[in-house]
Amino acid sequence: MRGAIRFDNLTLGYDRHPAVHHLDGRIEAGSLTAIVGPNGGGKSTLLKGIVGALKPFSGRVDLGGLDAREVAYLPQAADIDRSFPMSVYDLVAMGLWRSRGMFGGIGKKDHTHISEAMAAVGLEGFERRAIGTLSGGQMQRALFARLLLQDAPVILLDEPFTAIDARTTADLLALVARWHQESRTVVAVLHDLETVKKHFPETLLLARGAVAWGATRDALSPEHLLEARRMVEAFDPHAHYCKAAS
Ligand SMILES: Nc1ncnc2c1ncn2[C@@H]1O[C@H](COP(=O)(O)OP(=O)(O)OP(=O)(O)O)[C@@H](O)[C@H]1O
Repeated sequence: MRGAIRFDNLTLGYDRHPAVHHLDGRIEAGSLTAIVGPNGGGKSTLLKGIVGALKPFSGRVDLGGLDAREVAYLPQAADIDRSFPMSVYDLVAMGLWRSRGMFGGIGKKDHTHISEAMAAVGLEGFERRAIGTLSGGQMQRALFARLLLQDAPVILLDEPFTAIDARTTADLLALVARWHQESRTVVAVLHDLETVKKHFPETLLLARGAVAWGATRDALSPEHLLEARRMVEAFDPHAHYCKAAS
């Protein structure tokens, strides 16, 4: 089904050191899934594998025929260069890139859509501001406006609410809920388990491998959380490529 993501024996990593190990499973189309787990557990790595920014050491990610460009991806705030001289309007307008092409003109209808997206995230009046002058929360709002315009069937968010205040988090969670109602597949890396329990029906608990995956209340049982911590602590980051049997 359009929007499903399947992992077949997927191993991802860097410089021959695996960060995600032999992952099998499927994120259902239209589902709302949190990825949680200890630091270094491979959560960001998995998102990079889904968007194709990292090629698997082995196994594969199956997007069911979906083009990687149809996957919208919000990296961690730390990975976004805000020193680039660009207005908030232009940042948001980049969301049209997939439908308009790199040098496609922006028509009257597009201007309306851009204004609507900025209004949806509460950024009216910020159009001409340079992105470097935005607060962390305002920048995250602008990036969500860009995601709105991307209109993608699959949306991946890497720690979207880290260092974001309660009001902004609530506003952005409302957009996540809207995407879910629109039957898009939404996957978010999160650390706040209360947010996960309240807003995300499915959870993948990842500690290099899947510790648990399914209904959130089951996946986040105390036993599973303890097991996740143990798995990461026991891992030798200097081990040779994949000691585990394939
Ligand atoms: N560019 C890189 N080069 C080498 N190793 C990397 C790189 N990026 C991540 N790693 C390593 O891969 C492992 C998994 O990192 P990853 O960022 O996926 O974890 P995470 O679960 O997202 O962690 P956190 O919760 O701290 O953000 C870590 O051991 C990390 O040091």
